[in-house]
Amino acid sequence: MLIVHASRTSGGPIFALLCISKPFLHALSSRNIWSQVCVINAKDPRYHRVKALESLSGNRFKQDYINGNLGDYILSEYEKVSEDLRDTCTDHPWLQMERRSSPSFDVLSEVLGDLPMVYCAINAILNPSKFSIASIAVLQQSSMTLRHSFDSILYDAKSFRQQMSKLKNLYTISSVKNKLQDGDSSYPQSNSMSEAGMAFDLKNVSFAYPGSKKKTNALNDVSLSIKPGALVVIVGANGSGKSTIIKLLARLYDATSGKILVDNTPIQDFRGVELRQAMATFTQDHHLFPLSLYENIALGYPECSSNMDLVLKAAEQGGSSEFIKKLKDGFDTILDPQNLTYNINVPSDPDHPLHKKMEALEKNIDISGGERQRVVASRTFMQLNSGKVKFVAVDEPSSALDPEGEFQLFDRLIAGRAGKTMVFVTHRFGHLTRHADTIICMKDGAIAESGTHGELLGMGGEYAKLYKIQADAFSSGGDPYKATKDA
Ligand SMILES: Nc1ncnc2c1ncn2[C@@H]1O[C@H](COP(=O)(O)OP(=O)(O)OP(=O)(O)O)[C@@H](O)[C@H]1O
Repeated sequence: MLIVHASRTSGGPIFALLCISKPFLHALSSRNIWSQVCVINAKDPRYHRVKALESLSGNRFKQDYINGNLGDYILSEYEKVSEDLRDTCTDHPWLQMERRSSPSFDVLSEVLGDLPMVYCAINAILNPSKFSIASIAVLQQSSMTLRHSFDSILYDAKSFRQQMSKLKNLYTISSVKNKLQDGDSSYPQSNSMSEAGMAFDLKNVSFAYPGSKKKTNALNDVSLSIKPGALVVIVGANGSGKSTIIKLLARLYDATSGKILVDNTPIQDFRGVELRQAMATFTQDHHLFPLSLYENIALGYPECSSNMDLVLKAAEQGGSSEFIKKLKDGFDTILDPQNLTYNINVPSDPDHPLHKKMEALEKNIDISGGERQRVVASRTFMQLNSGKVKFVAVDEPSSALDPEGEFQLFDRLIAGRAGKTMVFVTHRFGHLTRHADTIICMKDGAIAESGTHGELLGMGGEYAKLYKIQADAFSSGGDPYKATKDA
């Protein structure tokens, strides 16, 4: 309630000054509160989850998601959490603050709301004789009503915009189409040989990456046959085409020319979802999702994500269980949580309580590269434990593992070999190459040699050359730094 004592001469101008300065003071003070710190939903795990799933959905045709058929799971989880959040705004705090506290918007809103009062004040100055105290109450009432209507229109417009942006996200994400044509045969086929593992035949396969500006193909006229249940190791120099073979076997791409058969049927004839359910790929490119470590492992087999025993077993097999248990939040630990904070005008003093609050909110837990690889390995074991996998492709996943970790990983993978065809890509010649049924040695996008370890050594070609370089490094006479040391 505004109480005015107006004399005929001085009351008008004072009243006018009060009316005109009020909206500006109000706008300035509300702006100031907002300018201090803006931390929105940072503690709400649903906020983190919706943001994480939103970012994952956008990537659902990348290798990680395609391999484990994770796309549908991620999309359905995203829809669930979006529904749960309803109209809670999940935009970046910066956006929220911009929308909320545009000073010109605030001033406009206040001025429009007080317009009748300003009109009344001007009238009081120009025509003091016609100015009636009773009309103030009427005008004040109408000014408040006008301001409320104006505020509610703004609120509705803002909320409509938020809803539209959510709907847009949802529809854009679900309508992204897979570029690879899907077949209509189911996998495994009733008469297939898949009991022992997946069989592959590559016939004169050449491949160039889409949009690649290279003059040469990544693969040139490659023909090879992989029997069900075989242990195959692919070796070769950098860029020789090892990973490209794995990508074609997993149907991340289609060959540019030539044919790829799975169990004697063209790979394109199978339904992608069913085929990929039977394939586990474990590469150095795999990364962790911005979800809890538990969920990161469970995603190897989304249908059983609530089966804690299965997840703990996979963590043991992948070698991640020990370090995860030592973390403060254990399996609930989220790496890179989306704790979004935004501030302006926070005093520069690092001891200021607002600074400390921001730092605490932004603090993330991190794990080492080897530990990350162990979590990804655990996810692979979770998938292997589903009992549906018939083909395992392992592409140099152990670069950050210590020697013991690497040995255990390969040992456990090979221990679960029954009923699966396994293809390993490696630069290290160890017990893997010694025990392989077939070693394929790649050079410049083509198969240079293939055979067993003994056969290839006997040939004295590319494989023997690569093997000798590594073997010499361990024998006393072959110390590559010997010459330098002796000098
Ligand atoms: N996404 C891509 N786009 C274009 N060219 C690519 C792509 N990935 C690989 N290549 C090219 O294809 C060729 C074969 O690459 P590939 O990754 O299969 O080699 P690799 O033998 O696995 O190498 P490394 O031992 O370094 O992992 C290389 O010349 C590489 O530069």
